[in-house]
Amino acid sequence: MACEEEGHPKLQFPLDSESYQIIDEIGAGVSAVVYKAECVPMNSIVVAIKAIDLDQSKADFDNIRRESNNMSLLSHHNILNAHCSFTVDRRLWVVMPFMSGGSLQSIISSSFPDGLSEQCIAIVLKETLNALSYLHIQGHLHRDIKAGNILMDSIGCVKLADFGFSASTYELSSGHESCSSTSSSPLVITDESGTPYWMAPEVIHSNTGYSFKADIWSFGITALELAHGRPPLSYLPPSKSLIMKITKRFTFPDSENNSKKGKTKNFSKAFKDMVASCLDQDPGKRPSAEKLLKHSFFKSCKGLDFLVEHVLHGLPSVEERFRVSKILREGVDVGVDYEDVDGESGSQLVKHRRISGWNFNEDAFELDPVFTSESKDDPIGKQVRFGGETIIPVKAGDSDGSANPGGSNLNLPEAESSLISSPGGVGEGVNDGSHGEEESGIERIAGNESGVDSTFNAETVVGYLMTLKKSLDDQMQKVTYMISLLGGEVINREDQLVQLIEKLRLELEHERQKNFELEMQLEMLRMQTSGPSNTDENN
Ligand SMILES: Nc1ncnc2c1ncn2[C@@H]1O[C@H](COP(=O)(O)OP(=O)(O)OP(=O)(O)O)[C@@H](O)[C@H]1O
Repeated sequence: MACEEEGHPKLQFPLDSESYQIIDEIGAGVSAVVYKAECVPMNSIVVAIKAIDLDQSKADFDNIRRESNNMSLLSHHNILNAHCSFTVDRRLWVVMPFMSGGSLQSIISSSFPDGLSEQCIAIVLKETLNALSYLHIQGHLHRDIKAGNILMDSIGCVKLADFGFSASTYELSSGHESCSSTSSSPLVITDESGTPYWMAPEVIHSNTGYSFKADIWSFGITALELAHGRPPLSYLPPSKSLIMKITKRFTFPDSENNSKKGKTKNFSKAFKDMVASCLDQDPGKRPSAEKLLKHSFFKSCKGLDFLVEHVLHGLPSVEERFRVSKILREGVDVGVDYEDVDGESGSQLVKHRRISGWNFNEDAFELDPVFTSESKDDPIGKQVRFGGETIIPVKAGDSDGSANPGGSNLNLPEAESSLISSPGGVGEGVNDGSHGEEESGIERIAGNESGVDSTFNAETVVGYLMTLKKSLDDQMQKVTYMISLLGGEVINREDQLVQLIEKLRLELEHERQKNFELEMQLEMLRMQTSGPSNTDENN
């Protein structure tokens, strides 16, 4: 099984929308919709068309066009080249080969919610690295490496797609932006410069410019995404998380820690090491794509057949997956009310905390936020400082904070995080470290009440629990709605009781009926037995 080789003769695709027959919608991005279509004049060959709304997209149209022209000159079997592009009203249509497996993001979200196996990840990442290495050697950055931009076809070929945000380093260095990691003229980061969760810290802070190594960071995040089924911090809303990561407050709900705690998959040392090298805070220490390809993690990589068997086999079609995901998106928005969380009005459920960045936690195989500790008026900050050792354990070896210049490197267990995220600062204040390790979060609250924590307040806890209950009720409603949308039936407790009462009533009715009949029969018998004597008497 082999993917299409470089140097394949290019076909001339028509540049008018009438030549294409839309078959189905197969994806939707931030400002684009992706269709499966047929190119009628070309033997109805199946293609994918990405229709980018130029009014919604903040990307500069000339840049996109220039970039797609540049990219059409690239040729590599792991890079998805567009067949052609043209405008249709206020949309840019990018016609490209149809990759029947769709993106790795759509594959994991539909069929591998907890991530792919390490063997499959190795194959996907190796193929992606081939593309990245080629791009970098050609002097291009991709700038939007993520599972959503890695596509697979029916024979397991993996291709890196979507150069909408990528930029030629040559163009940048000769233009107004800089790519040099040492440049003094910073790259201006806008919402279209990649996707926040996958962005390297130096790109977010934008004070050192964008280099090839930022693609390597995103590659490391993509590895985590394939391993866990989602990128780190993905419970935060994408655009807001970017802002929050830089200047504002970061929220740390329990769910993230619970999921971390509950299912810890075992990953090999080689895999962890490879990802850790990509997620080094210092871009200069991250390996190049070429060097990464030589990493031991990729040594005994299996062939594409393995992907076909273990990923594509039995997978619903890309259009089917999109249909389901659309229903789910429209039906429910279960989880945090982001507006509330972010808004100054504030949610009752979470406490906000400032972060200065994040560190890769090799044990948890996750990114851990690095909380700032300088904010003196921040009660939670106080908690970190005062209770750092007991309430919030610092990663082994980091207890002096030396390995963690931005603040404490936190890996919050379930109970602790629920204390931190409670309103009114449950568990705030000084913890003198006298509580045993076996104590639960609740016990700690009780312990704090006995003198250590003067801020403990039962009313606050009740308030917190009430808010939590309300949130659970809301989620219950949304899930019920979603199930009914999908044709399922959910019977709530009240209806269940009504049904039970009705059943009992019917049973009672039935019993009464039976009793009545028996009584009637008895009466008849009585009449029969007493009948003759009566007759005799009458006679
Ligand atoms: N060439 C293609 N062949 C098959 N499916 C595709 C193709 N291009 C995109 N898709 C499908 O469409 C979905 C959306 O693609 P798109 O590039 O808009 O998404 P995205 O990269 O996740 O979003 P964005 O780039 O806007 O953040 C993909 O997840 C993929 O499943």
